[in-house]
This record gives sequence, structure tokens and C-alpha cells, in this order.
Amino acid sequence: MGIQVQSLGKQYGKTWAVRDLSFEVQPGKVTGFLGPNGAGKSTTIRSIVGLDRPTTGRALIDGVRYVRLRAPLREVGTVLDARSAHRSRRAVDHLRTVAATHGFRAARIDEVIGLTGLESAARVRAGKFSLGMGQRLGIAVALLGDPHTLILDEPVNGLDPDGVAWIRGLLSALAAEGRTVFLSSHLLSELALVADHVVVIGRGELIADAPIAELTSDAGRTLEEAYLRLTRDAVEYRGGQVGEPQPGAAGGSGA
Ligand SMILES: Nc1ncnc2c1ncn2[C@@H]1O[C@H](COP(=O)(O)OP(=O)(O)OP(=O)(O)O)[C@@H](O)[C@H]1O
Repeated sequence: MGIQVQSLGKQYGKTWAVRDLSFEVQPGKVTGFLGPNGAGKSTTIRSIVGLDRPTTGRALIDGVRYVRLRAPLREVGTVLDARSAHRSRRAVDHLRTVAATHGFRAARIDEVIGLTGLESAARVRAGKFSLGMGQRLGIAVALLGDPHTLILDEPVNGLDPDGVAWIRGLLSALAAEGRTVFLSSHLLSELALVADHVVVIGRGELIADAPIAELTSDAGRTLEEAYLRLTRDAVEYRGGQVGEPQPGAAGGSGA
């Protein structure tokens, strides 16, 4: 079923961070979520995982609101902040704590350490981790509950080339198992290597929802070139300031 974002709107004061946004994230694929700074990506992701209450519309995961999920970590793995582990805690102890508090089997800890290549860093305190190692630990936590859906905010950020190759293999394998994999990124060349499909938003509205191959097929354009053209066209078309309230503006379509 995947993720369904349906006419989602979120207003902060007079500003619509996201406005009438609709799209679906399909299971079995890696979907990238793109947009300029302030486009509304974090607001959308927070709404999907129940951290923000939408002003209008709704976001569903496999047909259910996140807050209604009975065992959220078994259904949805999220990495919203790669530095969320307690700095003085060793990686393996962080994983043990999460596993114990959520009733995950202890053997799963070694499995996720293996999946994320953290074997040699498992006994290192999280405060000594590089950003890339923090990403791996965040993903290890997200995978503990063996969830059907993964939502990752900027997971490629901080990864070295080996790390990018690793995450590409991991996310493709998870998608090939039929899981839904949704990740935001500003790193377009890395995202082009990792994702099959992209959703692009600007000013809180949908700009594109298409396979990467479709966006880049035109005269061998790179994802970066396609993205710049899409976001520039959207700005020229709509005019106005980012985040400016435009209650009558056309909503996202074409999901
Ligand atoms: N808690 C909040 N209170 C007020 N305004 C907010 C809040 N959160 C986000 N906004 C505003 O909503 C808009 C969208 O922000 P959001 O963080 O969702 O964008 P983003 O696409 O994730 O940006 P970035 O790429 O910079 O992380 C911005 O104009 C932002 O200033």
C-alpha cells in the first residue's frame, strides 16, 4: 500500500508550509523526496510520522495514520536526526536500550549491526561517531523492528563514497523485499544512484512525481539538471515569496 499523502496542508501562523499536497510512495521502490530549503519536506515527513498534526488532509502509512499504528517501530522505521543517540552511550548499548523498551528480540541487534556495517564501531560511544557512522546507527535503530516502511531524512548526508555504495545496496535490497523506502536528500548525484523514483515539492506544493529515468532521459540530463529546471519553472510560474500565504493558489496535482 505504501505511503499516501492526501491533500495535506500545514499552516504555521499565516504561513502554509505545505498546501494541498498529494502523492503516493509505492512499496517495492526507493523514492527520493526533493525540494529547495523551506519547500516543506520536513513538515511533510513530520506529518507522515505523527509529529505534526496536519491543518488539512492526512497522511497514511499502509492505509493507517501513524498515530493509530499499534506497534509503530515494527511497521515504520524512521531516521529524522542522525545524531539522536545519547553521546555517552556505546552504539550497541543504544541498540539494546531501544530493543529492550520495544520488546524486540536480542538477536536482532547483531543482525542490524551486520546490515549497517557497524561491527567495528559497536563498542564506540555515539559521541565519537562521525556523521556517516551516526547515519548507520540511526538506520540500525530504524531496522530493529524489521519494519515494512522506512522514512529517512537526509540519510546520504555525511556518507563517504563507500557509504553511498553501501546505502544503495541496502535500500535497494529492502525495496526488493517489497518494503516502502522514502528518503529526503539535497545530494542529487548521490540520490540519483540510490532512488528509483522522485517526488519533488516547492513552496509546499507538488512539482513532480516521476521515475528518475523519466526525468533524466531527456537528452541525457542529470537529475541535478532536471531538478533545477523543474524547481526554477515552478518558481517562475507561481511567483511570490517562499512560504508566503497564497490561499487561492493551485494545489499539487498529478500524484
Ligand atoms: N515549527 C514551525 N513554525 C513555524 N514555521 C515553520 C515551522 N516548521 C517549518 N516552518 C516553515 O515552513 C516552511 C517549510 O519548512 P520545512 O522545514 O518543512 O522545509 P524543508 O523542505 O524541510 O526545508 P530544508 O530543506 O531547509 O530542511 C518554511 O517556510 C519554514 O520556515
